[in-house]
Amino acid sequence: MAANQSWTLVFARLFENGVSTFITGGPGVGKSIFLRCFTSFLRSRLPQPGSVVVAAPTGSAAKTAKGVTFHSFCGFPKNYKMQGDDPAHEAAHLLGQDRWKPIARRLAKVEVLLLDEISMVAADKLDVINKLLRQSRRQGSPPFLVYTFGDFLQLKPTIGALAFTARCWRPLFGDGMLELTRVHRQEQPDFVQAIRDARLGRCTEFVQKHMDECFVDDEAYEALGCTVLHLMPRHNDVIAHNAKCLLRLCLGDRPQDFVAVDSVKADPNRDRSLRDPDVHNVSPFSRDAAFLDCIAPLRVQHCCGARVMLVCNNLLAIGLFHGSIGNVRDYDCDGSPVVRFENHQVVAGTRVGTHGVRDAGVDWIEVACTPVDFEACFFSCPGALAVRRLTLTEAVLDVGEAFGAGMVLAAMSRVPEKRRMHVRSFSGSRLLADPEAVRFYRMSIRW
Ligand SMILES: Nc1ncnc2c1ncn2[C@@H]1O[C@H](COP(=O)(O)OP(=O)(O)OP(=O)(O)O)[C@@H](O)[C@H]1O
Repeated sequence: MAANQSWTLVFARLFENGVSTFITGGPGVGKSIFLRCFTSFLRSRLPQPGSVVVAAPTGSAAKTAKGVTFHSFCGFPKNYKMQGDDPAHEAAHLLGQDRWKPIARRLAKVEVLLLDEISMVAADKLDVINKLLRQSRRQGSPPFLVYTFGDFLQLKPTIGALAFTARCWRPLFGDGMLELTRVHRQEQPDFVQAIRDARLGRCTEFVQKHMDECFVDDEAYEALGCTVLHLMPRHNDVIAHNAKCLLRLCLGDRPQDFVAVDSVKADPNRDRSLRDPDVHNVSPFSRDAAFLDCIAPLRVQHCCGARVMLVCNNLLAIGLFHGSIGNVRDYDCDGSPVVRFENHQVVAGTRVGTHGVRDAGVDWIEVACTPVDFEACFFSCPGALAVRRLTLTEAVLDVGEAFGAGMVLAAMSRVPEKRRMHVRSFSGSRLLADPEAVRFYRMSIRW
């Protein structure tokens, strides 16, 4: 696409318009590719360091977009919640703190912010980001531009309202919206139509026919059960099936338990104007209480051959992040599992011996991890969150219990070919679209 002249013209027009724009479209229309190519174009026009920033709501989305999380870019601490309901006050309060001084300098340089996965950014956060950018600007600086990318009919933020309800949405974007309509991930016309209908929460004859054609009975499922990645909505079902697959992989022996050893360290984002905490004096009770809402499990089981998903961001320096999927190849003599990550773009400067790297090839890397850096992952995370933005070669859909808007759509749109999609369960009544998002698109695009 970068070599395609017509795209360069689209980018030039979009940029020269000088209007903040929302770039949208259903699954597989090329939003991520557009974002990547548009970023290169913008960086060629605005070469000053820090002037073009790509941000996303999650680590995996940020990695896919080759950007940073908006939390780290804006300096939001972990589990950040707004103190009041006025975003201007909130931004002024944050920027008034000592620790925000370097962050404000970084924000002041931004001429263009590209924000990916906007459907997962809560409206109040978008309002604060907008005010932080505005209030950090030096007098006389040209106004900044924001390009948001995403599809409000896919997954929503876990907490908070959809971003188009933000106070800043209309002032920023007005009618600035670009809809990509040609689906590239799938080519089969009936599959494309089924995804289009599913996006609107309609269980049409295309959707039902597609699901019926891809349905796998018990006999066919035997061969897929523990080999093909499953997409399913409920965490308990994910855990139960992972346990079943592990047991099978261990030939019926109980897989080994690995228990997390928790430790305490000072928050790198703490307020530096306060006295440094004494990390050696934190009681085990306070430490355990702090871990109560931690999503990483205390005890994990795995064995050689197990497919695992990283649940930490300790390995960002070598390009691995929360959500990276690999296979346990072996165990070191000290019990550290060596995990191989395929289709991995090796980060420049990666050296064998640093960050636990054991070996690497053109598109793979083997890393000795700590035993609890990951969890077994024969199945995806609930709500298909872990596979957002990915194209999967093959998947089993077990979505009969889907409960949220966009869940079935997120699962059924990942696989390019019908024959690679295997439906274990599906219920038309669970095919949900967010009514507010449907209304938003109806009014914006006049479908
Ligand atoms: N202009 C294009 N020409 C050919 N193939 C494309 C084009 N744009 C995207 N693709 C291919 O289509 C697939 C989906 O693209 P992409 O991930 O960018 O879509 P998306 O809109 O971000 O999807 P989703 O919302 O589901 O994450 C990828 O395999 C990509 O290589």
